[in-house]
Amino acid sequence: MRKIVIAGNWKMFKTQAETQDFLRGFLPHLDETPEEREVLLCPPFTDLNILSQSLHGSRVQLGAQNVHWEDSGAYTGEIAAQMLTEIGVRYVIVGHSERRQFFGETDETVNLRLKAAQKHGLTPVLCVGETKQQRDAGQTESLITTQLDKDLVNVDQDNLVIAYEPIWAIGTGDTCEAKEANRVIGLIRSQLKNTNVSIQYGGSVKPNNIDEIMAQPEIDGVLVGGASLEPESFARIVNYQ
Ligand SMILES: O=C(CO)COP(=O)(O)O
Repeated sequence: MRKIVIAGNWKMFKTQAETQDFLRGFLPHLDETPEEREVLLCPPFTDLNILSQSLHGSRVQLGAQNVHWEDSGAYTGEIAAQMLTEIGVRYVIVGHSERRQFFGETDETVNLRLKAAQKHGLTPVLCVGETKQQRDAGQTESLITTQLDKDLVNVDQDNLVIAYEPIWAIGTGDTCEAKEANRVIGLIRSQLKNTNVSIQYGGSVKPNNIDEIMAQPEIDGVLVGGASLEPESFARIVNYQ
């Protein structure tokens, strides 16, 4: 059985005080959430500790937005896996397009980060997806195949989540049609050794499109940016029909 994972990627949003406000509005809605759905929050590093304490005993899992491949060292601005696991982090986003685009992340460093996360028992959420230009040039399939080939070298597919995030759909309100997301996710699945990997869709997921997205047979969850910042809208997404 493939696990359903509904994740919020808070990116560079929310102070600790704002995080506590969010929880007050969000947590009561989880009473309605079916048991089998994994609910995951991936906040900035500075919110992880407070979330870890506040979520103790709740069903919400914690994820980070990055992890370095070394266990420790002179890597200013980076974070080590053990620093995350020590405070109860279970997942980590790796290879988000914003990291690839703005911070020089390559398929090679993505691969190193994936392996380091797994070595320490974290479940990586690997993000893949094409730009608008690549889509218009008919390169979606080849780009994704290349990303998967390079990123997944020696990566354990039994402890992995993948997120298909078409870059043109991120933060634009321009959601990929649910059927098209389903098609590309099917294609990703066909290239995996373990076809039971949970594969999410990400890119302008909102309360008004979540039901259609989650009705697609290949889609096992969502990675939500903007709409995960507001308790009511993320609750509606987590409690999709
Ligand atoms: O990048 C995303 C999640 O990782 C998607 O962001 P939006 O939901 O804001 O489009």
